[in-house]
Amino acid sequence: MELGEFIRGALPSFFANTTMSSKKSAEYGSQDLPGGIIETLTPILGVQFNPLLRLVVVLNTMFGEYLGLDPTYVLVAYGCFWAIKRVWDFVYTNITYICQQYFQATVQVSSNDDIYVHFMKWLASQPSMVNSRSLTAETASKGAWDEEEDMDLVTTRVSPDGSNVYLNFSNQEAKAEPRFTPALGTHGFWFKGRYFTLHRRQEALYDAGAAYHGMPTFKDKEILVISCFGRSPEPIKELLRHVKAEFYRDHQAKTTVRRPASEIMRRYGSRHNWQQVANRPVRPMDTVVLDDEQKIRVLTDMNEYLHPSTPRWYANRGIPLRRGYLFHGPPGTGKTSLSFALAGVFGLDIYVISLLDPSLTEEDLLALFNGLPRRCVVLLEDIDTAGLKRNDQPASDESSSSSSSDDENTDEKDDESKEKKLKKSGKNKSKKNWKVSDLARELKRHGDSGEKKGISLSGLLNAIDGVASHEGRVLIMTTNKPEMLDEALIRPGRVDLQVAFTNATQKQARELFIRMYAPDSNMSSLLSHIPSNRTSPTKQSVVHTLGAPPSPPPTPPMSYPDKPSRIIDDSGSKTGDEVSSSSVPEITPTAPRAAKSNGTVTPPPSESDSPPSTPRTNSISGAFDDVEDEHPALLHPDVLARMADEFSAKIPPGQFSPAEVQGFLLKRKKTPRKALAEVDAWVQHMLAQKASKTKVLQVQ
Ligand SMILES: Nc1ncnc2c1ncn2[C@@H]1O[C@H](COP(=O)(O)OP(=O)(O)OP(=O)(O)O)[C@@H](O)[C@H]1O
Repeated sequence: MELGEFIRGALPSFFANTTMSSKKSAEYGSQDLPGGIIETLTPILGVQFNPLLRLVVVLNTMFGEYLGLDPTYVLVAYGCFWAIKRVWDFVYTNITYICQQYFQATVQVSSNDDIYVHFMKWLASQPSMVNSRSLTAETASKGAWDEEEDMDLVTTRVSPDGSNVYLNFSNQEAKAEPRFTPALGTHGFWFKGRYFTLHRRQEALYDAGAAYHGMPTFKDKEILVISCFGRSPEPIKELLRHVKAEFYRDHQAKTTVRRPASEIMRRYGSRHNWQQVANRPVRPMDTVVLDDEQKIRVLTDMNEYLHPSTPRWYANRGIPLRRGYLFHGPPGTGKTSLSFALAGVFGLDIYVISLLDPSLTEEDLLALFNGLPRRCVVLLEDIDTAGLKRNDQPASDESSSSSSSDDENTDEKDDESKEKKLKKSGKNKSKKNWKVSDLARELKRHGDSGEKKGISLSGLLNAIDGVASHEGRVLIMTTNKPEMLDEALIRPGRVDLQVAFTNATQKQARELFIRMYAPDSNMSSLLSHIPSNRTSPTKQSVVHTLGAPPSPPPTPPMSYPDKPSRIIDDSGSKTGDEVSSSSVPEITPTAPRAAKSNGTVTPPPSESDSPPSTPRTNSISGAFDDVEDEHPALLHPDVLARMADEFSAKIPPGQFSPAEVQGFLLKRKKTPRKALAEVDAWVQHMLAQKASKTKVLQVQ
């Protein structure tokens, strides 16, 4: 169909007259279309004398003949539409403005604020928003502790010999859904029966204070304008309260860990100073195996400090509102674990600062401390390694704290002695014979000298309790070598309570054993089943009143999918109680077994290595078959308690850190009898290895 016919068909009545007139015009010849606008204007415009206008007239006539109508009418119609639209835009803008001024409430949210993050997450979960026609897609990243929403994301692969099935996550990124949020512009949505509009806009701001390498820097800042009809902003406030509550709903059983953001991000200040690095499940306090007295002391002290009436009490007495703790002891004894458990008990976020971070200046440290929320735990780990020194002291540790001049002096001395040695050996090179490595060393020497950053002791003390320092936080410092710390750092007022951690006692070893093998649901009853581990009622009640967080949802007991299991008593005979099977597949690494068949690894014989009682299958459940007879979930509590006693008796007190004992058990996490059988050999090897100061483990 021709274009002209199409238009005539689409608008028959409108073009009826014009078609007629154009037919007439054809009769009159192409130069003078009667009634045509151009023709009417021809004498006025003086077309005869202007070649360009004549060309326009000719083209107009040609198109008119082709379309069968006068094109100037189309232009006039377009002009009318344009004018109407302008008028409409003007009216709409003014009506909107008047509505916004007098009939709408509005709240603005800046992207610098946490509410922005809360709101965007909420919007992304709203079906009406996700189905909007104008969206921004973002890659949604998941943390290690985020629930796996869809088991379909996890595929499995059969091992080459067909004996095992392994989980495979290679496709998970490809299968993960992007997150969709409303694009820049205006959107509408409903919340609790009320209509809201959201206007999302972006501004590029010149960031004068953040010139990077002399280059001017711009930063994008977004503004969300949330509006609703009515003169009260209450519905929007309610919406924002809801959004915030939703955001923190799944945070209740989690501890958020934050670290200083990158140097570039820190320049934007406020919430950009800190970045969330993890949101992990709360560590229950009872998973930290520590002397009960010590635990209760710290818990009670912190509870008192965090009480809402405490700030007034401190203010009335002119005491700065700060509390500091020093956790000291050998590596792997639970200092960090206790810090996390404390944060979990009180529902606080943890802010971890490493003083070894080379990009961290004293100003940064102050800004970081000032950017802390009202209540939180600040964790300064391994404070002894930070090389803190007084400004008037010579550096003790070259690697971490020596001044630039010290560096140069040392380097020069080194160079001199090297030169002497070279002269002696007759291998001294002339300057002309310098190699690239010499040049690199020189450059390093000069580069190091000028730009060495770092935190001095006074810088840290300023941040901790200087005039501008943040009040209300809980500071926890951990160290392996308390004797290396400056007295000023741990004086009362900076450190109010010291907690000593030691290598594992036999009681701790027993508790670690129980914790490793008790089914999750039975854990508390099993621990109280052992008389020597039972917490006294008074202590229990203290901890209870401290408001320990709800324990995370119980995970299903470890069981064998696809077939019922039975509890096994001490003698190994099965009782009649069946343990419900779980549909969630689990994998037990079976590499040692495969290796054993090759004759390469010969693990010590143990009663657990009984042959599989059921034929192997190409299913995930098949991977469990070889541990069926001693799966910890099936052990009777009395049996487990006796095994724990036996195990702890074999651990020499004070020789191994809880981390070492835990590491040993973890490698046998589903085979308690095997752990019991192998612990003697492990202890012997570990003692010998510690005596010889070797780092390479022969037995693990
Ligand atoms: N007292 C303990 N109770 C329970 N688990 C412990 C204990 N001590 C150590 N662990 C375990 O050992 C591992 C290391 O513990 P953690 O990081 O708390 O030790 P640390 O004292 O902070 O070590 P470092 O001084 O090297 O930082 C963790 O997996 C933790 O669960």
